[in-house]
Amino acid sequence: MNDIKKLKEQQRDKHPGFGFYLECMTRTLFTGLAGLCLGFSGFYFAQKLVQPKLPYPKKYNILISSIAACGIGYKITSDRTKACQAAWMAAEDKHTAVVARLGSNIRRINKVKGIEICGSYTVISARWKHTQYTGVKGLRSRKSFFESNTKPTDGDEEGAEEELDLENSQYDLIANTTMHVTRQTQVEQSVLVIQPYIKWGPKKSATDPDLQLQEAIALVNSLPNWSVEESLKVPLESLGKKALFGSGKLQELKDLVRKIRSSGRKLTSIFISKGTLSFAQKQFLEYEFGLPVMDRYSVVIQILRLHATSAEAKLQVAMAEIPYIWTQVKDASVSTNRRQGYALSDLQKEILRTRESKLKSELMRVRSHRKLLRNKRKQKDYPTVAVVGYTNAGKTSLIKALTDEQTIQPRDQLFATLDVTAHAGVLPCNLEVIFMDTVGFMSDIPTGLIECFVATLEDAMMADVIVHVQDVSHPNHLQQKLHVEDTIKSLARNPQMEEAGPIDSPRIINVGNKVDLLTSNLSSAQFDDLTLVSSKTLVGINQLMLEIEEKVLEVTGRIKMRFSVPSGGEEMAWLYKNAAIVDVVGNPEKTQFSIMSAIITNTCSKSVGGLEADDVFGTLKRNVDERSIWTKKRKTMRN
Ligand SMILES: Nc1nc2c(ncn2[C@@H]2O[C@H](COP(=O)(O)OP(=O)(O)OP(=O)(O)O)[C@@H](O)[C@H]2O)c(=O)[nH]1
Ligand SMILES: [Mg+2]
Repeated sequence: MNDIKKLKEQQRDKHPGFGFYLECMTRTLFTGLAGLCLGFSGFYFAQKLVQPKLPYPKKYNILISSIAACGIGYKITSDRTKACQAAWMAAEDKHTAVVARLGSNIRRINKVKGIEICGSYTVISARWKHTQYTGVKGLRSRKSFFESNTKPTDGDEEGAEEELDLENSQYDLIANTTMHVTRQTQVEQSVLVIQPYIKWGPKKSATDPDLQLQEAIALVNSLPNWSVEESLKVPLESLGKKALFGSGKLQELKDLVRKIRSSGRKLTSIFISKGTLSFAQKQFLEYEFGLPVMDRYSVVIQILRLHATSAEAKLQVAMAEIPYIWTQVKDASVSTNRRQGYALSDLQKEILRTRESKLKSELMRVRSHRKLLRNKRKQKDYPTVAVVGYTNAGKTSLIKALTDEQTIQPRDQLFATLDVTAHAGVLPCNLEVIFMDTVGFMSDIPTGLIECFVATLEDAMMADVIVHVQDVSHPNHLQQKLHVEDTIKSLARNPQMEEAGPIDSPRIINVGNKVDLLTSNLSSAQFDDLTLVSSKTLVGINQLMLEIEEKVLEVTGRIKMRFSVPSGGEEMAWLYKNAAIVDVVGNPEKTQFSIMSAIITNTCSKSVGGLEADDVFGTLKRNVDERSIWTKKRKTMRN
């Protein structure tokens, strides 16, 4: 057993699919054996039942059952073995042996999804057929600043170091067919956006349907070459109906589609802005409209694919796709109508399983790599400040304002940032801190999607201080705020986040961004619990800096102290090395001495206080001019 484990470990890098192949073959062996036993007993008892009608005597029953059972066992084992081998080869990414077997599926899917349904559909399907996205090939190994001895460099990315290749055309075919997504963003899409909403009852959303529709339109507009041809909201009594819409509403929508087309406008797909549509809903609606139907999950995946540039982000997006595909496949397998060809063959399922296990182990590796970096960072004792918030709230812009880092380029797009990136900053007391930019949250996105970002979000959740940025100029500001708070809470409950500890208010600073866009008649009293800033005009940034400083010192147990030390002496050198120096002035009473104000950790301060006086500390103790705990600055210092 141990030897097999060792062998898997040895082969993991060279042959990523090997471990999976062994598991697959074990399953095959047991399935074959089960087929043999069931086949034998089935045939045996079947013969017993119809014995009088059989043309041969009873003594041949065992022989015939054995032959039939062997045949069944052989067929199952050989089919599954081939599937395991093909899946392994697919995982190796260089083999194409599976293509021949997949061919029939490819043809079947394209036939059903394209030619049989309608003209414009065919064009899209044909393009999908040729889609191949580039995956993560060419990932460069980057040395993080946390590993180097130098001080933090700006905007360095904390990425996995291993070369990883996610290219797999067989997988692409499955994903593109199930999710209607493609890497070929040059393909133009004219979309009809439909925002369903519940009119009344407990399931009614707290967000105004007009705002929901606006967000859906913004999602489509986040994609290059995608445009909204027409948009509308549709009131419903429930979102769970198989057809989603009632017959009257459906007819209205079909008429609208027909009208758009007959007026010569192009329509290539329909986006129904609901978290996920069930397979049955999608299948039914695609048939009725004769157009591909997408839900929020698949549109968001499309955006994430486009915006994922680092290897980690690509890995996480790749992982986020899998649960969606499985749900659709599961739905499809219980559906009585397989007309549209979502049901996957055994081989395709194996490909999916192989990819899933490969991604899981890669993400595990990313997590342990990040843990290593975190520990190194802890050793260096840089306090960390994570900036979280709803997508497009201005997280990246705020970090730019706080760090004055000119290379940061905020973009007016949803999910522009997908990586947790670290940026060096300096607090007013000269203490160096690390600001972490994070992926934004959005409502009505299945939690499964966000959970795939746990590997990197973990870093943010473990930060010393969490800055929650809110776009106060947004009409849906309150709901966005609540959504982010709920997401943070649910992330904190995730067993993978155990290390992060409670994410409670003492660690959180609530910031209201984009005040420059507030109309003057809006009373700022409604934002009483927020520190108001504009990352664009820099209003309020100094005040926020002071608040961050106060919180960082409080949470990390640092204090500000003043020392009178010999100018140029070893005590001065020690302080420079071990503390953040706020300022140094000459001591007016002792000409050879300087007064140094420094931020030091609580443990260090105890040493300085004489509890563990060694040579340096002893000298320092004698020279302590004044020991003052950092006095809290007033919140009223808003500018
Ligand atoms: N007027 C104004 N615009 C702002 C302010 N802060 C950010 N923006 C704009 O808002 C848009 C989004 O800003 P980002 O900083 O990219 O937002 P984000 O939260 O990082 O967005 P994601 O990474 O996509 O989740 C950009 O066009 C910014 O220029 C502000 O204080 N005032
Ligand atoms: Mg951003």
